[in-house]
Amino acid sequence: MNHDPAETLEADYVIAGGGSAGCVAARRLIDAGYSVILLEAGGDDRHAAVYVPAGSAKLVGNPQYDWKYETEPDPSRNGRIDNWPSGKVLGGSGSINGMIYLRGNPADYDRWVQQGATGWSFADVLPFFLRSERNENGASQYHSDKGLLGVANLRVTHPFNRLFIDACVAAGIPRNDDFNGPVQEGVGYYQATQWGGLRCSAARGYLRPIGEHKKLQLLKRAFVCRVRVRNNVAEAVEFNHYGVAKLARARREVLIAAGTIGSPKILMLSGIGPRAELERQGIACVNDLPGVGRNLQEHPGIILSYDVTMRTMNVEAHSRWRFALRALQFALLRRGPGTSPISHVGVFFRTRPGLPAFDAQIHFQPLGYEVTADKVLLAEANRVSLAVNVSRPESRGSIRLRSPHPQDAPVIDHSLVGADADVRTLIDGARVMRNIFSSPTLRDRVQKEYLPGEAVSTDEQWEAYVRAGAFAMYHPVGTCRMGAVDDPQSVVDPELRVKNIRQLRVIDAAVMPCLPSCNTNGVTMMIAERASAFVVGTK
Ligand SMILES: Cc1cc2nc3c(=O)[nH]c(=O)nc-3n(C[C@H](O)[C@H](O)[C@H](O)COP(=O)(O)OP(=O)(O)OC[C@H]3O[C@@H](n4cnc5c(N)ncnc54)[C@H](O)[C@@H]3O)c2cc1C
Repeated sequence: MNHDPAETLEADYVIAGGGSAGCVAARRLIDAGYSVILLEAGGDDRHAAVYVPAGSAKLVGNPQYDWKYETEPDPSRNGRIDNWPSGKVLGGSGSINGMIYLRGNPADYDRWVQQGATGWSFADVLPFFLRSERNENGASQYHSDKGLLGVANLRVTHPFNRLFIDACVAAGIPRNDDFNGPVQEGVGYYQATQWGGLRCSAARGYLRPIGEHKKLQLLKRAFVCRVRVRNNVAEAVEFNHYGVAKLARARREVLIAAGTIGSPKILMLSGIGPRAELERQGIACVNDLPGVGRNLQEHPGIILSYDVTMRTMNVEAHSRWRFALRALQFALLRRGPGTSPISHVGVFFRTRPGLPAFDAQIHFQPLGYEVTADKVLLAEANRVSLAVNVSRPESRGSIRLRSPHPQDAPVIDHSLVGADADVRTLIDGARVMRNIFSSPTLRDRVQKEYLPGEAVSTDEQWEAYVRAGAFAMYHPVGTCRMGAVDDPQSVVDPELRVKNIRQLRVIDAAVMPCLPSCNTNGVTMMIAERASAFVVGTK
């Protein structure tokens, strides 16, 4: 397509996607003295729903902030079709996410190295976690207080949190006051990507402080269609801005940061991907890379919930005067339920004795839901909930093009619990939690198990519950995976350069070879910190 020269922009670097990774890279390249064009399909992030942590309930499923990707029917879950949320707003998924801050443990990064990500051991990546982190608990061997990503302790408490922690400890799970310290296993409070009681996304932490910088051309509502590649060099990005076709030329490099679903789609639309698939869509293949869109991974989870004898946060939210009091507390002190991230207490635990390492994670919340066929509402009853999820799932899926038209959403094909091992881990993990809820510390506080309910007890019944109710924890990764250049399934090399193409990198969650055993925002921002260092040559 020919573009009107009046609609052509130019900068040293063009970044496609202004999410967690894109905002980090834009700031770091500007700090290094380069000019940057940042293209984001979503709109502005400066809304209370984004920055008031409790507002996140209004973001997921809201097309103003969420791409609302729809999956194909999942054969491993009775043909279920899901909506996968993904941030469509400056700050990306980091502007709509649950704010839990984690980074995994050395074994996660050993697995990356084993899969060809040379130079990505924990010792290699820790400095980049530290470069990003501004932890309110101060600096140490494992933490920094000088970065741009605010990381803070919870400003909300609930007595059931403490009881749940005590019950886990009584069951033999070690107490852990810092999941991002020397050991990840155990039970304790999460820290949140917040600062001053407000969400700290990459947009707020990295871009807001530099305001309208002369080196930054930030275009919102700029929908990237493809990368223009000539003679194996990425020259420019074609995008649509309020209905006008425009071009952004990169003097040095194009960086793709459209996320695990968006980045492989942009590569394929640019002719980079599995040849047969591109040709089926009538797209000329400029670089046959079979791994593009493959290796999709997600953390599968199931919910357990219990009706309890103490007032829980969902019931408080239904009371008008209590709600008003809490709103005042938030307005005056930036404390209380208004600052609540999605979960308060985490557990990293072994679902069976004899396992060499923990294999499951818990997100515990002192509030509960009413789940109907088409809605999830805050329950009227006093209820607590926990999601059990597999830490290192074996199930794999893929992203493919639906059509050659950029505006069409991609095909997301994932058997979320396709691997028997993942089903086993969910069942065993749920049984461990059920035992904890019937232990002496908690049993007097619990009225009944609401989900799945006592009727579920045999292996077959648990498996049926998993297949009917398992959901994605919103941590998709792996669709442009990094690895050795001679590995036919790798898409980018360990410096995140797209194979066989010059001046083109992918720098977001899509490059992870496999899921770390944790939530993925902090890890993605570490990757973008590292990518920026590769780009400016300081490594
Ligand atoms: C609901 C939810 C809850 C989560 N909770 C947590 C949590 O508590 N803790 C945690 O660690 N992780 C969490 N995650 C995951 C975490 O937020 C993501 O792993 C991380 O944000 C991924 O960063 P990214 O840069 O790869 O993608 P994103 O942050 O999604 O950024 C991609 C950006 O590219 C833009 N884009 C896509 N396509 C185009 C296009 N064609 N043109 C222009 N722009 C485009 C998008 O609009 C978006 O802004 C959650 C995710 C979700 C969705």
